[in-house]
Amino acid sequence: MIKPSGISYEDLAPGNMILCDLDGTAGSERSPSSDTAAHAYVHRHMPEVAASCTPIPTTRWPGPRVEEILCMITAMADEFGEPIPISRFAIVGDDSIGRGIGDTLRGHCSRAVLMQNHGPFTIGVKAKDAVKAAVMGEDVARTVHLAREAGPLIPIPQEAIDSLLRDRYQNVYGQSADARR
Ligand SMILES: O=C(CO)[C@@H](O)[C@H](O)COP(=O)(O)O
Repeated sequence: MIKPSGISYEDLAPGNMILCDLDGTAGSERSPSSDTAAHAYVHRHMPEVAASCTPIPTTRWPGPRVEEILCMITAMADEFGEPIPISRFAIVGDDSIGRGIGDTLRGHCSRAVLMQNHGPFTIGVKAKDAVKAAVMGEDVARTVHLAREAGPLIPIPQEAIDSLLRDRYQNVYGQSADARR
């Protein structure tokens, strides 16, 4: 299920979503998002991903970034388990962005990737998970951006990040019935 192309965000509603198959072929005469082939690629090649999201980049998730977003607050360790990586530039409209997402995130903890000169894409075990990664990614990008203005950044050591993510966040935090990655 994906949004129609070119629709105003205030007009988005469950009734105007477009059902597509895993090749990105729409079951509707309306045109699905320009990112359909990219998302379809991700869902075909990363079966653990049940949802993917294209957040709207802000000044904090700058598209032309040349460096990953450091993991320097515990909330980021919980949510991403590592720095948010950068992927290569990929053209919009075919599966290039999907290939960039897959090549960068496959085998990684992070559910967010910054596509160079474009912006963030997030994945999740369900839609709420992908949207949460988008919201948290925006939040930590803002924090890192402001912290960088104040002075040198101090990343959390990876072994502490692993403990925060695996020992606590994925196995203890929340309710036992919560969906777990
Ligand atoms: O960021 C970009 C293009 O730069 C893409 O995410 C498109 O903006 C998707 O637009 P729709 O076709 O979904 O309206």
